[in-house]
Amino acid sequence: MSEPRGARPQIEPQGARPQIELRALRKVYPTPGRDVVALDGIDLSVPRGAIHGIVGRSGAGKSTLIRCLTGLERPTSGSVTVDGEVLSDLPESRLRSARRRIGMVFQHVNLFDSRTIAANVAYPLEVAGVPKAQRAVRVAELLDLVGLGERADAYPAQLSGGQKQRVGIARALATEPAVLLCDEPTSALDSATTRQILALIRDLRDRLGITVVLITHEMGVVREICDSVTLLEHGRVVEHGPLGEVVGAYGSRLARELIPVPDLPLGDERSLVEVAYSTDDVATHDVLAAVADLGTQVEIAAGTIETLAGRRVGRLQLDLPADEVTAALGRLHAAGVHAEVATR
Ligand SMILES: Nc1ncnc2c1ncn2[C@@H]1O[C@H](COP(=O)(O)OP(=O)(O)OP(=O)(O)O)[C@@H](O)[C@H]1O
Repeated sequence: MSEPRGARPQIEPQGARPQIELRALRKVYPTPGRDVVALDGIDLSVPRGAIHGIVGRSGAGKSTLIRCLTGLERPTSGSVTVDGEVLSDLPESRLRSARRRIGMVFQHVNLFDSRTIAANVAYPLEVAGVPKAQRAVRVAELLDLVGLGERADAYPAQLSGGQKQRVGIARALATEPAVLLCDEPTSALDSATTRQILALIRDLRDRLGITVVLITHEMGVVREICDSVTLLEHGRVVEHGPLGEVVGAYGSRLARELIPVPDLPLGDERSLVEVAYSTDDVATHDVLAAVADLGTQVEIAAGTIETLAGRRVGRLQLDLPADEVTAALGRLHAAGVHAEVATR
C-alpha cells in the first residue's frame, strides 16, 4: 500500500474542513397516499480520520442516510459532501468515479462463492480497469492488511463469519477510499469476533487515516471504537457530539444507553431518583457523602462508575420513599449533584 503504516494520524482539529459534511439533508419517499419523510434536515460534520457512529431505532433513517452518503440515493434537498466532492450535485456519469472514494462494508458480506478470496478482493480493481500485475500486488497487500495473507487461495465457504467480514473490508478498501461506510458490520458476529473486527477497523483508521462512518444499533460498538456519535430519531438528529461530551451530558439519552443501569423493581410508596455525575464536576466521595446525608431511608439500589472516552462518569439509582423525593432532589442539587426522578 502506498499509505504510511504505523503512524497514528491525528483526527483533524475542529474548524478544519470536514471529510464528510451533510447540510440540511432531506429525503422524502413519495408513497401512495402519503410521503414518507425519511430524513428531515440533517446537519452532520465528520472530521478526517474520525470514527463516527450513527445510532437510532429501526426506521430512524440510518440506512437512508448511508445511501445518501454513497450517492446511491439522491437527496430531496440539502447537500452531501464527501472528500471535497458535492455528491448531491454530481451528474450520474461522475458519481460512479466519486463512489470509488467511498468504501462500503455491510452486515452480510456478499462474496462470489466460485472465486477465491483473492479474486473477490480483486473484483473492484478489475471493474476499475487496474492491470493484472498491479492488481495482484494490491490484493496481496490488502489481504495482509486484514490479516488474511495466508488464505488468499481459500474460497468463501471455507471461511468463518469474521474472516468473511475481513474479506469484505479488504474489498471495500481496494480502490483506496477516503471514507469507509460500515452498515451494521458486526451485527451477524459473536462478541469475540465483533471485538476483533472493531479492532481491525480502528487499526485501519490509525494506519490509513481513513474516515469511518459506522451505523449500529449496538451501544457496545459505539463505546468500543467511536470518537463521536449521532442519535437519529424520525429522520432528525436528536443528540450528537464527541463521545466524551455525550457521556458527561446530564439528561443525555445517549449517555443513559452508553452507561446503562438495570431496571429495578419498585416497592409500594417508593420512588427512584437517578444521580448522574462526572468527576470533572464533582468527586465520587462528595456524591456518596451527599447521598449518605439523605438518611437511612434512601438506598443506593444500583449504580455504575466507569471511565469512557477519557471521562470518569457515574450513575446511581436511589430507591427512596415517594414522599421524600422533592426534599431529596433539593438537597442533592444544593450539594451540586445532578439528580432527577428516574424515567422508566
Ligand atoms: N424506498 C423507500 N420507500 C418508501 N419508504 C422508505 C423507503 N426506504 C425507507 N423508507 C422509510 O423511511 C424511513 C427510514 O427508513 P430507514 O431504512 O432509513 O431506517 P433505518 O433507521 O435504517 O431502519 P432499520 O434499522 O430498520 O434498517 C422508514 O419509515 C422507512 O419505512
